[in-house]
Amino acid sequence: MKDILDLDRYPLDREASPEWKHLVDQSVAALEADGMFNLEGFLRPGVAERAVKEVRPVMDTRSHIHKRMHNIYFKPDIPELAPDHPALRKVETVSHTVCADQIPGSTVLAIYEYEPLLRFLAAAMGKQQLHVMLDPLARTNVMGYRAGEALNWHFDRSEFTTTLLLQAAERGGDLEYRTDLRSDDNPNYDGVAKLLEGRDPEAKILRMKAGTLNVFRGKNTAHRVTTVEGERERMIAVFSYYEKPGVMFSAEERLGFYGRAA
Ligand SMILES: O=C(O)CCC(=O)C(=O)O
Ligand SMILES: [Fe+2]
Repeated sequence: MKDILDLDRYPLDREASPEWKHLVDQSVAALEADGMFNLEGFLRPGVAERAVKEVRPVMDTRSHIHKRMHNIYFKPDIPELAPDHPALRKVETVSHTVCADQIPGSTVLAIYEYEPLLRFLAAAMGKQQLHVMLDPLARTNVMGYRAGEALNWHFDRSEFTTTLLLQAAERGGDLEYRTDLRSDDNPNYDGVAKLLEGRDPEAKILRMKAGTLNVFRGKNTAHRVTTVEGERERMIAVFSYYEKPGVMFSAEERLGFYGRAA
């Protein structure tokens, strides 16, 4: 793994050493302050390109095209809101998904399963332990966004999301986010409406470099990936970790996300 990850800069393999603890402390502080942390240069030079090369043939020929209109909640309705409430305004998402079962033996999956990464993420998130997902399709997805494509405004269903950017778009394809737009006690529907109408001055844009690991708390922080422009596809690996071992999607969930159950 030392040829894949920059373990000199990010000493995941030296658990409980002072350097390791320092990295955990920094990550915890960034999560506290910004709701995210970024490990830029997590991949050694050339590794992102190699990972893209491995995924490219599948992405080009067998990825699942996901295209749909949705609201920021990914829900058909919100009982306390009238159907025409501006917080329920629909937005369009278009992307290409490669599932874990399509890239066996890949660099991306080796990183996903790297035990010291799981232990570091657990420490940064304040969890006893994290586990990889058992679901053969969902455990890791590589998402592709081509010119005109975007992941639109949403709140995540999971507490946090771990991504690894493999290839950045020429322009666009940036993570735009509005920190703590809602809280567990306050849905702030008017604030949501304002954001969707493009009238929230607190929305920020993060331009990531290929090879960056991003850990993001997106449950109450609204976010989107802006529309990609230019010839280069944005490619990003999305890693799913859970506190419980053995997590699987239902067949319906797999059908909904990937167009196939197995
Ligand atoms: O692609 C990204 O940078 C963000 C992904 C994301 O928001 C998600 O998977 O929920
Ligand atoms: Fe998200």
